[in-house]
Amino acid sequence: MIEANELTKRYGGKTAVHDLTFTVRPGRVTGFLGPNGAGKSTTLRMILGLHAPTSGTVTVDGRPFADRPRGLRHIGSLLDAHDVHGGRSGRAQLEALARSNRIPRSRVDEVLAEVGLTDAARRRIGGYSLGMKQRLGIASALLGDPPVLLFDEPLNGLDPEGVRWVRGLFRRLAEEGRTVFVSSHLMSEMENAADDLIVIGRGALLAAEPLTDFAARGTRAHVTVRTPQAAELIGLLTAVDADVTSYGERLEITGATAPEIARIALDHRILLHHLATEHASLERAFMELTADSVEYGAAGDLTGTPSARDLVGEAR
Ligand SMILES: Nc1ncnc2c1ncn2[C@@H]1O[C@H](COP(=O)(O)OP(=O)(O)OP(=O)(O)O)[C@@H](O)[C@H]1O
Repeated sequence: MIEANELTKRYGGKTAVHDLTFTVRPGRVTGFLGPNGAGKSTTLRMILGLHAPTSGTVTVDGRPFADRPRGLRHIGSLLDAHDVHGGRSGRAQLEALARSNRIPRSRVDEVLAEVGLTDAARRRIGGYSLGMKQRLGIASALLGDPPVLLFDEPLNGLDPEGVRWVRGLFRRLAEEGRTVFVSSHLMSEMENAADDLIVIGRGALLAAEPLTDFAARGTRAHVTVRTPQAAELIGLLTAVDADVTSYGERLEITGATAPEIARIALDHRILLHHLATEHASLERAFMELTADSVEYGAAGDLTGTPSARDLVGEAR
């Protein structure tokens, strides 16, 4: 379990993380989402005790991580896959980590096999692809068989097979009862991987909830209809207080369900070519929530929500 309480980090005049309070639970994969520069890496570094909070606290299983001896047995982490000695072999890198954390050497072979690097283990890391470096970083995180795992953008550089493998690994680690906290700036990466989401923008918390609840935010369902008798149907629908947006023969309707619309059309002998309920995507919900928090977005390419704007406003 990871518990952050009013966690804040300032670098000079810049507030990177502002008053974050959240809990990351064991037995679940928790996605840590936010646009570039939102403060994800800074938060992960504070969890690991690499950066001291300006104020607030963060604990891992009830204690600040920096207080724990032999850290790798308590938290495994992948922060930056490039942050390794390129002249060493993958095996030498893992063996050095195992030695300094008093982890049996036999564990090195186990994690190399787990991440599919057995055959490349004796090659220099400098010659590894980004995907192989990510796998090595994941092997380092698994080395101490820890109950808590942090991964910063672990899918970067992985091919589709690698992405599928990592998702399966996260699922298995969570099913084993571990706490799995995974950052990403892409909702699409979390969509089929996370149980819970923590979303931040410009350092401030925007959402902390199960993925299913987050998805429901985007579920401003509307019904799409295609009909050659659009004007007639619009009249009937507005008479029952539905809202209709017209795009010629295509209508987008809120305030009436698809069965209700079908009944009205049938009763008035209106021909429908298409009738479907549409849900906004998770990606859309994420973009709307974080629109005002994007540091380098093109002006006017996203729409903001008042709630996001209010929250972010506090962080400035
Ligand atoms: N050591 C530092 N000194 C000054 N500013 C920093 C430092 N580290 C991070 N920042 C700033 O803090 C903000 C948050 O950065 P952080 O790297 O935590 O975001 P992030 O969500 O991980 O972004 P990304 O997805 O781009 O890695 C950014 O505006 C960044 O420029």
